Amino acid sequence: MKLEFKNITKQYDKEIILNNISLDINNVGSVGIIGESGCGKSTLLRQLAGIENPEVGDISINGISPITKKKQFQEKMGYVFQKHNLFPHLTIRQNILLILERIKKVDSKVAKDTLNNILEQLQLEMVSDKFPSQISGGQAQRASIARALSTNPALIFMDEPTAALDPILTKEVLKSIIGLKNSGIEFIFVTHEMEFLKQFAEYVIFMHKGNIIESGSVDILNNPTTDMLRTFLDK
Ligand SMILES: Nc1ncnc2c1ncn2[C@@H]1O[C@H](COP(=O)(O)OP(=O)(O)OP(=O)(O)O)[C@@H](O)[C@H]1O
Repeated sequence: MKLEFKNITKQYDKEIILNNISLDINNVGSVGIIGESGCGKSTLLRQLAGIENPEVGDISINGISPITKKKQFQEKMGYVFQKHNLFPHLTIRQNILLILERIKKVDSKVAKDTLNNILEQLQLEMVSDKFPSQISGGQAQRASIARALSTNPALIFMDEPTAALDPILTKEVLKSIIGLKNSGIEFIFVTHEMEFLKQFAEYVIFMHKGNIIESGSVDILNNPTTDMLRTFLDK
């Protein structure tokens, strides 16, 4: 992907959360954002994903701005967050079909074929007629990933998709995500799972108190150049 952002500043209640940060990278695969709790990772992800706008700054991902071309931008992206955001009154199948038929306006035969492929890819066939409250947290999170896939995105934004899961379900979800990456989708994601980060990211952004302290290929995890990143990794 090509990811550029310049002078992003974001405040909440007059507190500066992102402090004039910039980056310009090209031809990197998936990008992982790491740092202490509260350093601004999710806030950065929300600005990059077009969910919020920064007070100051420009952003462009693969040549499109999430600020000035929001609709066009979001149509091409997928989103997976800490807690699943499935509609509770719809089955898993209906949750995905809704996106395919109503939002993407795919005809119903194509929608059903696409749906079946996605359910198979994420091993959700067995629970497809259940409601979100009737399935496990890991299955619900996989269903959110399935829903994100239904827009056929080249890029998925992901904010700690396993934060609410136990270790076994975490493994299950991470395995599914790795499968997607192998099929060519790229990710910009926030994680606390260092092993997953090492396996999954090609590029790492390390943040501290609203600043980018260090960024580069995953090798920076083996050879940090700042004490801050070294200390963070030693924890
Ligand atoms: N909508 C909001 N309104 C006010 N303050 C917010 C809002 N969202 C985040 N913050 C504050 O911004 C700071 C950064 O939050 P953010 O969620 O980006 O951190 P994070 O690095 O993702 O943390 P974590 O790893 O714990 O998820 C925190 O102090 C948080 O309380």
